[in-house]
Amino acid sequence: MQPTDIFVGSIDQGTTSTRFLVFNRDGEPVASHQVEFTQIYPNPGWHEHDPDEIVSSVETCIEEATREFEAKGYSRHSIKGIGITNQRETTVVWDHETGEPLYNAIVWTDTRSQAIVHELKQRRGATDLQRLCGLPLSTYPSSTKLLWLLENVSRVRDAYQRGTLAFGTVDTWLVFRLNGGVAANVFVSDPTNASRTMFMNLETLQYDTKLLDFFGIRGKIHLPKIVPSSHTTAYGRLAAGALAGVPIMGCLGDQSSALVGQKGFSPGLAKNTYGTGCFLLYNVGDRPVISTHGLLATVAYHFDGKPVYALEGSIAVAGSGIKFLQNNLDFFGESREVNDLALTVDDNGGCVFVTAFSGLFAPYWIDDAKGTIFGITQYTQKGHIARATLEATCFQTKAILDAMEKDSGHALSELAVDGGMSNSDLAMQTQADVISIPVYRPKMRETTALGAAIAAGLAVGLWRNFAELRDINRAGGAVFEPKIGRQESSGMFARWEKAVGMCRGWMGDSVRAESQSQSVIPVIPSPPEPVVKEPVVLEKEKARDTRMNGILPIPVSKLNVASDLDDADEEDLLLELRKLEILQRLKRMRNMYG
Ligand SMILES: Nc1ncnc2c1ncn2[C@@H]1O[C@H](COP(=O)(O)OP(=O)(O)O)[C@@H](O)[C@H]1O
Ligand SMILES: O=P(O)(O)OC[C@H](O)CO
Repeated sequence: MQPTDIFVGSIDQGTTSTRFLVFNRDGEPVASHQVEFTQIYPNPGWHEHDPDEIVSSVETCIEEATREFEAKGYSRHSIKGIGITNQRETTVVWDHETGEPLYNAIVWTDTRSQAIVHELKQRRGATDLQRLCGLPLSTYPSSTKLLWLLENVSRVRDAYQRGTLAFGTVDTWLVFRLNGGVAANVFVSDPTNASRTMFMNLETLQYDTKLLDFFGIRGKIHLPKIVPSSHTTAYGRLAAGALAGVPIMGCLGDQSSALVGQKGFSPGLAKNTYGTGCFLLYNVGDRPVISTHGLLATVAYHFDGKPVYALEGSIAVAGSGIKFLQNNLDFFGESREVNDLALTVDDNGGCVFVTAFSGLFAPYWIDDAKGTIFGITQYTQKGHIARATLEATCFQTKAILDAMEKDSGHALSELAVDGGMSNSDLAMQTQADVISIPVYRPKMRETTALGAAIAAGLAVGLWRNFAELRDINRAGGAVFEPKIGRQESSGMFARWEKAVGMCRGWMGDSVRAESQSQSVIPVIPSPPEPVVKEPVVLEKEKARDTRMNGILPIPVSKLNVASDLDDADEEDLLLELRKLEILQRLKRMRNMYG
């Protein structure tokens, strides 16, 4: 078979939708399918996905895209490898023996671990973490989400105590399930995903005992083996469906994948992806750079036995701001209409929208901010708010570029972009105006999917080296040149920075109060739990747990209730628990205030 007769598939499992694309050797998608899946928001600041729906969305996309591929006259047998790229940090827990998910996936945007983060920040060693793993403590990485699960979900804690708790990011979950689950038990992750957990050492690309100990999770938990991003055997093969038997050979977190898809292979190259969130990755070469200006250090990719690193600026809200206008405020029916709505007015009319739905990420890291619109008057129209929403991502990108210049000593001369929101010409023109450098948008914008296809294609031999990728997606892109002067753009940015400053501390008191009322109990070392028969989960709590969003006032393992309870017993026990909680609180206050 000639390389030109070989195709690779790419699973792109994003925050709001899943896609499967089949690429040819020229890097062109010849067939694709995309489905949106359910976003679950059980409480303010909470964001979940159903792990089974994630898998079924992937299976549907593979079936449909393969059907389209064959309808175009190709054979499914010419698809020789598959790459996976995925939303990062999103945390899935399942039972290692049964393969059953133990809770909904907690999505990267979710801020429920705020009080845990607040408490962890007070601990000895908290300031050393970033040097080891590249990330600061926040609600964003998987680590604090896992601690929340251990603290609050009885099934997770039980599995932990039985030694059957499996933890993974979405790549691990998909690889496990697509290989057939427990029957094959393929349990791996790649360094670009593992670097988002806070458990992996950036230099060794393996789990670091100092990090695991800090979070108190060493020992009893099953963590996936970390293997290179491009590999012929480690990721197994699809167990069922239209492409059963095809090996999975590439795996990259979606932002790393977009950097690869944009061919950002040399130090100094960068890309900015405007999806649900927005993520600027800047290739820094074969040594990690630990930021001192609010950026993250992460793994860009790990091919050929050696890792390449990136500085990252992460923005929590980009396209999700547009979805908010669409779904929550009913401004329009489809995301693409934001462009026209924003064009109904000449400017933002004095509005600045700090879209801090998940607090503010890079470079500010304000976890106690909430979304705030400044400057509203009777003059304000929907168009002004639409513009302010697009501008919010552009301003944060400017703040990130400034930080990146300080960290790297190098200023970008052009910004390569992709992702759903980059389809808005107005957003990209605004971006060029705000950062005063040209913005380059490639013709084919499925660069995230292309990156994973490249990872698989390098392993399967579709491409032998980066040089062979040079001409892919080079022609037909659009360039947005800055149209306003630097003085005007500096004025706009200054107003944004003022608004950010005014958001600080909005949630401060309630986070501190919650942190005081919630005990973050380190799982290890913990006092040995007395073993008393099977712990009984109270019916009310069980019901909440089945809905997968129940919070137990105290970890259920602390109950150690050994017998069935009637209603009166249950009421008594709950009363006792409440008393215990109040006592714990009083004790903590006494410790704090003497
Ligand atoms: N034409 C468009 N103009 C502006 N925003 C868009 C457009 N098309 C999609 N989006 C936004 O892009 C986001 C989806 O982008 P995508 O790259 O698919 O993200 P993800 O991988 O996070 O699911 C959505 O939040 C949507 O609001
Ligand atoms: O879904 P996206 O494309 O916004 O990407 C999500 C990121 O991986 C979160 O870190």
